[in-house]
Amino acid sequence: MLPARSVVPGRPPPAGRDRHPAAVRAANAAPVARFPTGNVSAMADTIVSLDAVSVRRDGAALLSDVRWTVTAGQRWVVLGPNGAGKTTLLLVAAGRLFPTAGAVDLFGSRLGSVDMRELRYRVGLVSSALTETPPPEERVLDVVLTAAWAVFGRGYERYDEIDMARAAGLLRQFGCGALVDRRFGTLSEGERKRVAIARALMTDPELLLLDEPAAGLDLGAREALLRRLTRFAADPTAPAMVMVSHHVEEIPVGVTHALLLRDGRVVAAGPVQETVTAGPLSECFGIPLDVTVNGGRFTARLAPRPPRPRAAAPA
Ligand SMILES: Nc1ncnc2c1ncn2[C@@H]1O[C@H](COP(=O)(O)OP(=O)(O)OP(=O)(O)O)[C@@H](O)[C@H]1O
Repeated sequence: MLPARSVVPGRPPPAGRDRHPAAVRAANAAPVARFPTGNVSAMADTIVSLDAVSVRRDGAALLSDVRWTVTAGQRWVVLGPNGAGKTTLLLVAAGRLFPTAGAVDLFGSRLGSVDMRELRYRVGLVSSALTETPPPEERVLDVVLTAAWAVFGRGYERYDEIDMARAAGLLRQFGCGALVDRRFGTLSEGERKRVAIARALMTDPELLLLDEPAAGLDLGAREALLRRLTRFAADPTAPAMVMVSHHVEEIPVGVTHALLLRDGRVVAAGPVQETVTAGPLSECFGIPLDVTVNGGRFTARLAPRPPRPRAAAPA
């Protein structure tokens, strides 16, 4: 259903695209900087829940018996080596991939029993696994703005001043305020990642999923991104967040929980300070690791070998 206020008479939206009420809710909110997620009393609500979820493809087990719940206000990091199933897990949580076995509840609705197009608008997903990417010639402001209609490329959709303000505000929040008129294709990798996050937030999602947001960034760009994500994590009105990473160094301060995956199975899950520790992390990556925490940031390195026992002196 199209809200009347977003329709330009005689100019229908692109075929098959409706503007979701989430976008209207965003548009009606105070212009940006904060991310209203509705009733504060709903903060304990379950956002996404996986019960005994398995995913098999071509005989391979991508996920096996995963049990995991994300509630409003939580900020999760999903860690694991290459091929552990992190992206698969994120796509399941986004309602874009159906499990082979088990049950997934997203915003209280069981996957498979509801129209997923409705629920997907309530999830902001940034992943290179998505095939659609912004056209290189698209203006940065429009890359964010067009998320309100779930399209790439400005067409006949109508946008209100408040939509523009929200898009510009999100770009400012992620340090891209000076880039609004640039062509997307001219941005650096770090700038693109931050613009992609701003776009994912345009529809005021209740769940933000970031797949390796810091991958490929140089040290400065990584730290700039982590600073933004730290602020985001500290905002009590921001949506629940799940980010995937290979590196504990990429965990922003403010992440509350961690899930460690290996070979599609959960090695450990729980509060980040209890989970990102030497034991579970070593099991997850299959090597002995030492973990240190400094100012809320994590570092992992290969544990030094224990000293060899001395040979007994000859009698
Ligand atoms: N259709 C398929 N058939 C067989 N195996 C598959 C198929 N699709 C994916 N896989 C395998 O599933 C595993 C999990 O993939 P996934 O992309 O979820 O891992 P990941 O943890 O995100 O990896 P990375 O960190 O390298 O991005 C990988 O080993 C991948 O090769």
